[in-house]
Amino acid sequence: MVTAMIEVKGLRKAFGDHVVLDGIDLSVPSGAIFALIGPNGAGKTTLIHILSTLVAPDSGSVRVAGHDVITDKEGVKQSISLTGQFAAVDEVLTAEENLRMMGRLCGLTAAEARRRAIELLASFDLTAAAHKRVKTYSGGMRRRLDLALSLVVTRPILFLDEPTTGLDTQSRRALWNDIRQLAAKGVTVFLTTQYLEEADQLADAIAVIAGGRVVAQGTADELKSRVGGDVVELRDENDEIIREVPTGSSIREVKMTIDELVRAAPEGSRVNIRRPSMEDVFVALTTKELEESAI
Ligand SMILES: Nc1ncnc2c1ncn2[C@@H]1O[C@H](COP(=O)(O)OP(=O)(O)OP(=O)(O)O)[C@@H](O)[C@H]1O
Repeated sequence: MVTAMIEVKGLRKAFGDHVVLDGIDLSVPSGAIFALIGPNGAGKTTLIHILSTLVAPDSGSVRVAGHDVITDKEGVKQSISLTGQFAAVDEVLTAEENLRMMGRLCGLTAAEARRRAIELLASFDLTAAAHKRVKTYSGGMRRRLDLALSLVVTRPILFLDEPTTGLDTQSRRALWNDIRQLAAKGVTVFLTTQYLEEADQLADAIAVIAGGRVVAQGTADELKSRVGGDVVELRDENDEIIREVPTGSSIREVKMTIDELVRAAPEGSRVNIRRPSMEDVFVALTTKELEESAI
């Protein structure tokens, strides 16, 4: 039986007269990697803050690891880790000292805390800087230490709010591997991201929020199928994209689209037919929602 680790029904939250979440329904199964995407200001951070008890909902039911976020805050807090929030980095200490201190705060023995610190420093590529004070770190190094701190002990649910923002490609991929390994061990990972490729590559399920609501939810493939059809790309002789036109997947529809493009195509150009990307899905779903809410 698949149990929901996160269950949200009819969640509403407003700040003054600004309604941010307007009836959110979500269900995240145990051990899943779940990605929440949406335009800037759609309420992703607000939702993570509600799920982790930092902000109270106005109405609706929100259960995390079976605990209600209003009546059983302690139960929720015992079940979760949250990047960058509970993991307060001490600037005067070194990375290793920060990690060992967090380990001790989480109940590890001195030897366990030291061992875990060494492991995490290695997996976040901080070993060389382990004994330098954090105030001398670059932004990316701080970010990696933040993440390492949230992983000192393993809790059933890990919330990551834009975990890879500011990381270079190599560190981003290393972090994806860490996340996959945690999920394989049964940890439920709930993340927000502005990188659509990240959601596509990493998540078992994706929810798109826009206009205060979940406008689509499913696997990356399911969301791509919802947009339907294929995309015809017109490329110039240097392989740069000139136009991208969404179309159906039947031969007839693709031919009609190509016929249309042929009229305006410069000499030497060529076409490429591809499945929709997460970016196409995102634009299609969020544009429709924003247009409808403007009516
Ligand atoms: N404490 C607060 N008081 C008033 N307004 C707030 C508060 N927190 C968030 N908001 C507003 O709620 C809206 C949603 O903010 P939120 O940070 O949740 O969005 P987001 O989807 O995480 O955005 P981004 O992608 O830019 O990080 C924004 O308009 C923001 O200004």
